[in-house]
Amino acid sequence: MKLSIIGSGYVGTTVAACFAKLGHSVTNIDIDEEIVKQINSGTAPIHEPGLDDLVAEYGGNQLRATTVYSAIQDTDTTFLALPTPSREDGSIDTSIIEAGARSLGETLGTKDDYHLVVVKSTVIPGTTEDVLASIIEETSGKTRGKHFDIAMNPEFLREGSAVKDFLNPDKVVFGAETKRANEQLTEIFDPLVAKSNPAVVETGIREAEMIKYANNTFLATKVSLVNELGNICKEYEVDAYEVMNAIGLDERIGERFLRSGVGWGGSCFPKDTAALVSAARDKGYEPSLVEAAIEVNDKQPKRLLELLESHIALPDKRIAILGLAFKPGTDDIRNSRSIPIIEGLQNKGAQIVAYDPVAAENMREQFPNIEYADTALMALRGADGALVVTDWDEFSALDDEFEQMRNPVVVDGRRIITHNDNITYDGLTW
Ligand SMILES: NC(=O)C1=CN([C@@H]2O[C@H](COP(=O)(O)OP(=O)(O)OC[C@H]3O[C@@H](n4cnc5c(N)ncnc54)[C@H](O)[C@@H]3O)[C@@H](O)[C@H]2O)C=CC1
Ligand SMILES: O=C(O)[C@H]1O[C@H](OP(=O)(O)OP(=O)(O)OC[C@H]2O[C@@H](n3ccc(=O)[nH]c3=O)[C@H](O)[C@@H]2O)[C@H](O)[C@@H](O)[C@@H]1O
Repeated sequence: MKLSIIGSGYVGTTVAACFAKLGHSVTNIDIDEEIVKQINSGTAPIHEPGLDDLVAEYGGNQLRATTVYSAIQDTDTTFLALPTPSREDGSIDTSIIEAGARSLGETLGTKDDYHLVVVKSTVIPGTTEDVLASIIEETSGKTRGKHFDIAMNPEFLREGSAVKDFLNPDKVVFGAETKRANEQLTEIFDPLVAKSNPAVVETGIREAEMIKYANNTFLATKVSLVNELGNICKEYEVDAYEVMNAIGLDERIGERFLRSGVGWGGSCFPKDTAALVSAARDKGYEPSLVEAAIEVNDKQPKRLLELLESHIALPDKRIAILGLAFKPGTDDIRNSRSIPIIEGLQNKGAQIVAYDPVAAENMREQFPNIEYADTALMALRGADGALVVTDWDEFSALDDEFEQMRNPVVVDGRRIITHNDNITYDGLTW
């Protein structure tokens, strides 16, 4: 089928490249000319394992990119994969996706045949129908349910494994209000369903919107609970990882997402939990458990710094930060736990030398004045303390390198460092 995808970021590019691999003809629409150029020349605009290969294979042919919205007219379905960030008060900011819907509506106004619009972005229940569909009707002059349909298809991929996740999902969710929309979505996803056999959830638009928030909030709260349990374990000198491995054997709990540490970051858990809290309060409901999950998460970086301070006084000390990305496998630093850690160290007067295998350039834009090392060893050499913030595999292989520190104090926020008699090791979990 002929698909267009508005927004060519982490989701839009991944989904587009995977749909191209699945046999569809795909056009990415993005306002960023650099991204468009990269895709057309066969280069992925973001770091994501496997994405480079797909864009190299399909970019410029079955996968094209453009800044021109009218390219949508030559497609049957448009996915909206635009950002839905947080406002200052945590509530969802729909201005970017509203702008995208407006441009989409304007171009659909002169399209002759039926079109399906699919919201891929994460949006609070009611946004697709009450906000986006209305904008498209107004700007196109067309009637929803007749000339076009709107559907909601939340995305569950994780950064760092986005291609693999998209091509092998546990479930796909179709939130649709007409048979035609549901059938078209089914046809688009047919090659994926045939290949990886996920559960197919056919539901209403509001339910689809809420499934996404429930999914993310459940996982974020699970990690916060694990962090709280890990903190209590540490007080009692109990090995939290042994405890979690054991409780994970209970199928009702499940073995995944039980890694305690410095907390969750990224572009979605923080913003989606905040948006859900705000949306619940709008309706007069106080979501105290979700608020507590956020509070526990906010405290973990502070706990890491306190641990470091229990070993050394920070003013003027050279502190190595290992890991800047919010998780391994990505160059994304949005809401990374490394950000409050950098700020906390700066406030205490420490000198920072940071290393990350792929995210340093992104962090440099936000913190141009800290030192960036080219390797973990270079960051550690001469340092008075080290903090492990991201669980990159290469950090768990570090050993003698710590001995190059001036004062080998290592505080592990991810429980990945192998203990070594020559270093003073401490960690968030015992
Ligand atoms: N990042 C992730 O892992 C996941 C994100 N989501 C959701 O997907 C949505 C998109 O997120 P990301 O891909 O992370 O965003 P992103 O920030 O990586 O990419 C958004 C892209 O949209 C482009 N853009 C902005 N305004 C535009 C406009 N008017 N027209 C065309 N392009 C425009 C930007 O240039 C950028 O390339 C969000 O709602 C997010 O919550 C859902 C699942 C996973
Ligand atoms: O909506 C989204 O954007 C996505 O958000 C998360 O994916 P992502 O943020 O890319 O990465 P995760 O693997 O979920 O990790 C999120 C954060 O939790 C932390 N985490 C995760 C698991 C764990 O056991 N412990 C832990 O601290 C990670 O370090 C990371 O900072 C969800 O897992 C995806 O299903 C969802 O599509």
